[in-house]
Amino acid sequence: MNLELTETQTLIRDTARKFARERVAPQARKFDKEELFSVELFKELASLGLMGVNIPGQYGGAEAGVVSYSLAMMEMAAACASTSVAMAVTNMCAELICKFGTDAQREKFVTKLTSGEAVVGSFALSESHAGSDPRAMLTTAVRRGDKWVLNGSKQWITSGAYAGVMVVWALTGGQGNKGISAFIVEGGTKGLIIGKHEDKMGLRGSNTVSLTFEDMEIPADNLLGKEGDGFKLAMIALDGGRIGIASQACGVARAALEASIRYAKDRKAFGQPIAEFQGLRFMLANMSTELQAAELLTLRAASLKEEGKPFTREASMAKLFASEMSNRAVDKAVQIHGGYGYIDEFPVERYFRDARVQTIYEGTSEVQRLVIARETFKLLD
Ligand SMILES: CC(C)(COP(=O)(O)OP(=O)(O)OC[C@H]1O[C@@H](n2cnc3c(N)ncnc32)[C@H](O)[C@@H]1OP(=O)(O)O)[C@@H](O)C(=O)NCCC(=O)NCCSC(=O)C1=CCCCC1
Repeated sequence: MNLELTETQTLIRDTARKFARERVAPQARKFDKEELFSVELFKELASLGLMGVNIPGQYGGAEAGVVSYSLAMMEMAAACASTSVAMAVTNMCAELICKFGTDAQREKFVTKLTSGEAVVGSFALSESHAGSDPRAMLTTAVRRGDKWVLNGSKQWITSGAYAGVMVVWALTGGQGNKGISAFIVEGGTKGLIIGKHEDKMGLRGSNTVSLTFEDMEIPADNLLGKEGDGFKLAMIALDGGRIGIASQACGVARAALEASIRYAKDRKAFGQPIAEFQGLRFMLANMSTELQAAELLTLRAASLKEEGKPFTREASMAKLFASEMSNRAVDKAVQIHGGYGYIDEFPVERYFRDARVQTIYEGTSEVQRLVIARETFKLLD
């Protein structure tokens, strides 16, 4: 892995950083407080190439690779984790359709995602009783003439109320991984019912809803990949998605560290800035060291993916370590801020709530350990 950034990677990181600091960060508190989703902001992100960082230019992407994507995610998450998760899912859906779609699907749907026409993308895999174990899903898709007819419900769907393009998984061949297929569904399709908006602990600027499909008809051409390949497609998408969430975790942890340093230099106790106390300096030293370890794991997984090498294990390692590190970092940030860390006057209270889901979504820490163990054992087979 090359530790020096290329010109393209530097450009994408700096573009994302500028936009995140100037346009996103000033609104992050409002997004959180008012549970606001800004359609306009996502269109602006698309205009900068950030909704398809690793997508070929032919389909409206920035064609800048996975490392650039990870760096852009870190910048966006440091400003607003809610914005970064919608950006992550859009990039994830665009990549999945780009990799497994037909030319016509790429032309139609990937371009909609990268251009902002779709506003954002959604990844509809989980169901109320099928989170860690997606094979247990119950949603069905039945072929009728030149249509697929979907029935069932999905839960915890990020950006579900706003997505112009979604990837939805359903059973086409009975229970189990070989019976699952993936479909492209457009927002506003008849029979698609947007359900309950979840009142979440964190990421409150991110829209999370349930989706119900009631005899929802989609064109037969909207099958993504081959019938029965859906489970594998989901696992492949999640391998890449986990690099996005690891990057998000690094971004939030960096924001928590920087806020803590600023506060510690300013706040005085016992006649001196609290930054002078060794107990506090040790906390900051640990946060800084762990953050760098997580960034390196994340960029290594991104770099392997970019080089077309196996990266399943490394993506899970990055997601596991970065999300747990991020939770330790935001916890320490609240501690360093004392009483001010527990109220919304300082942003660490929001970081604390936003980080919590990172060890849960896109595969819990326990699922990451299963994947890491499985892939590590394979190395010795
Ligand atoms: C790892 C896992 C816990 C267990 O897998 P099982 O044991 O059921 O599957 P197993 O027996 O290991 O395998 C089946 C087939 O599948 C292939 N394959 C597996 N991984 C991969 C892979 N990485 N690449 C390619 N193929 C893969 C495997 O080879 C096998 O194929 P075969 O039948 O032999 O032909 C898996 O279920 C998982 O991961 N859950 C977490 C879901 C989870 O993470 N949601 C998250 C929902 S989305 C979400 O949370 C979001 C949040 C924010 C926004 C976006 C979405």
